[in-house]
Parts: sequence; C-alpha cells; structure tokens
Amino acid sequence: MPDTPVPPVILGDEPGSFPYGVLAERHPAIIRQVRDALPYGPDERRALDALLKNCTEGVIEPLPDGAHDRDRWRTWGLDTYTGRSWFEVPWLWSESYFYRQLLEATGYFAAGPWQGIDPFRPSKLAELAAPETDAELAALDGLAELAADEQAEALLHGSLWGNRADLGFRLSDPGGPAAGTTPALVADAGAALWSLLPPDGTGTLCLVADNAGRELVPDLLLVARLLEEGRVERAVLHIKPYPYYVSDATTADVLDAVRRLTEAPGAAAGYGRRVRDALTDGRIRLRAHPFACAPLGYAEMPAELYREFGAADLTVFKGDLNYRRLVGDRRWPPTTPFAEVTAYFPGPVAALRTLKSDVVTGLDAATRDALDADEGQRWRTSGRHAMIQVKG
Ligand SMILES: O=P(O)(O)OC[C@@]1(O)O[C@H](CO)[C@@H](O)[C@@H]1O
Repeated sequence: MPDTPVPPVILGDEPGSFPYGVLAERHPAIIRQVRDALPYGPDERRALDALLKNCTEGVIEPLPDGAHDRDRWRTWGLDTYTGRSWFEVPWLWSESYFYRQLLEATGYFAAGPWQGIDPFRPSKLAELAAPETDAELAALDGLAELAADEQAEALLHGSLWGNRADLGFRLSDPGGPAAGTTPALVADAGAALWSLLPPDGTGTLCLVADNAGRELVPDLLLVARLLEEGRVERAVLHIKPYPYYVSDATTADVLDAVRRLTEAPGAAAGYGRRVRDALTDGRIRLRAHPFACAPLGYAEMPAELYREFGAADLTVFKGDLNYRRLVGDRRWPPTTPFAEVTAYFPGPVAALRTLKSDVVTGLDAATRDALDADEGQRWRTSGRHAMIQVKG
C-alpha cells in the first residue's frame, strides 16, 4: 500500500483548470485542424461538426452498433459514462474517448474510402520535413567524436527533449525556454537508468513510445545506439494501434521516421539503416497493443502486458500521457516518491517526460518550492521542464 493518501482522479470540470481548457478549447481546435487538413467529404464533415458540438455542449454517446471495439470500450467504462458530460468523467477517459470518436467521424474504422487514413498525418509529415528536423539530424555528424558514454547520454537527452515535439500541445502552447532559476531538468535519474541495463548486454529494453516525428526519430536513434553498442540485445517498441492524441506514433509513423533517417545525408542515414536492419531481423520488435490507447492507467494493464513488461530488463515510458497513465492521473503531492506510485509495475521502469499536465511525482521539496516561487503552478504544464525518473 502506498504511504501517500491517494488523491482523486483528475476531472475536467473546473473552469480555468488545465484539463478543462483541453476539453473546452484544445479538442475543438483539433477538430478544426483535421477538417482543414484533409478534403473530407460532406458525410465526414457533418460528423466532425456534430462531434464539435457534442464534445463541448453534449454528453458522451455510445459507439455505433457493430463498432469493432464496442465491447472493449464497454469493459473500459463506456456504459458507466454514457449520458454524462465530457467534463464530469475522468479527464483521461474523456480525452481518450474523444480521439476514438474523432476517428469514428472521419471514417477511419469503417469499410470505405477513408478507412485507415490518419487524420493527423499531414501535420506529422510537415514536422518530419521541417528544417528543424534537418538540423537535429545534422547534429548526429558530430556525435561520433564523443566518448561512448557521452554519446549515449546525448541520445538519452535527445529522446527526452524530443517529447516537447507534441503537436496537440503546440495547438495551445507556443513554448519557450524555462523561466527563473530552476533547472530545465527537475529530476535526473539518468545514471540510475543506465545501471538497470544488464552489464553483459543481454538485456531487453521496452520503450513505450509517445509522439511520432521529432520525438520518435530520437527514440529510434537511442535504440539504434544501444543495440549497436551492445548495451541491449533487443528492444520492443510499443506504439499505438491507431492515431491518438494528435501526434502519437503508429506503425506508419515508424516507417516514415525510418525513411526520413535513411534518406538524410551524413551519419543519420547509417542510423536509419541500422534501425531498418534491426526491425527486419527482430532485434527491434513493434508492439501495438489495444491497451496503448486505453483510457486507463497501467495499474490496470491486462495480464499479457504485465508479463511482457515483467520479462523486460527495463521499460522506458516516454512522454506526458504515458506518465499520467504510469503513475495514475491524479494530483499527487509533487514529493510523492516515484517508486511508491509505480510499485505495482512488474519490472524496472523509467519515465522520460517533459511536464505538460498537472501530474507530477518524485520532486524534492526544494525543487518544488523553487518552481512554485519562480512560476506559480505554470511549471506543471508549460513543457519547459523535464524529468528522468526510475524505479529499479
Ligand atoms: O504525451 P505527450 O505527447 O507528452 O503529451 C500529451 C499532452 O499534450 O496531452 C495531454 C493533454 O491533452 C497532456 O497530458 C499533455 O500535455
């Protein structure tokens, strides 16, 4: 049992709060963006308009009869929440169901012309093509001059800060450097993370990926490097079975990222080829379990995932949403030990995350006080701070 009393799950019902803003403003903005991005026909447009009205003024509606995942959503709480306001049910549930309903509106799941078309792909591709991505890939050319440990460290930090590249987040926050005197990295268990990998290099790393594009590219670079250096023998990359939270990575996004690497000049192409080879020979395995898009925390993961994570030497959770699901979507006192809230997890686990929601654990009191003094509560959601946390 945790020593800290468990706070209630976060709801989106408090006007002015961050979760309320996501439901009331970010979700409508996402629908408008999707409407503009692709030439959907009148039926899809009507359905998107209906969702726009429903998600702000209406109540949660069931999935249509015959939806392939209706039973799954019922086990995930759909019957309990049907008929309730989007703002009054757990925020994580509300957000997840919003993305499910958005895909319903665009015809993503139905047999027809829009089946399997990712509504977010135009923005994901634009990000991959951006000059900032060129600059990040060009920086790889200088990496080989560093010592092995420094290279691994640089790639770990690249993967961590890649989490700022979250297209949904950018709809409501233009970003900027950390303010005040507190460091950007507010918890750094980087050294402990490396120590969890078996020294003989036989380990399995699970990486629970977050965003495509400029987050997935550095994730792949990190995995490629660890394989090449013999720090791990194999890696399992957990991605999403369908588009989610705007920029979350799917199989198609992995393929786009690998192509972006192999077609780049310089050292990047070599990394791309190594990722491609590792996918081909099974040293990197893709896993797209339905639970990756569940509106629930990982404490409720199904038995097969529990076994898989339990068998890995280290599981790395990337990003803010995965963090919320790992520790529980609750307003924990920020000094709640990370090891306490992840005690249920079946093996060694690490979180690499920039702070983009109210959920935080594992800060020391001095850091929390400095952040509060410098920024009020803004540090929790601005994406300007990051953390590396581990439970061995
Ligand atoms: O998981 P990610 O990409 O790091 O962040 C997801 C996010 O942008 O979406 C949620 C709000 O919709 C927040 O948890 C977080 O800010």
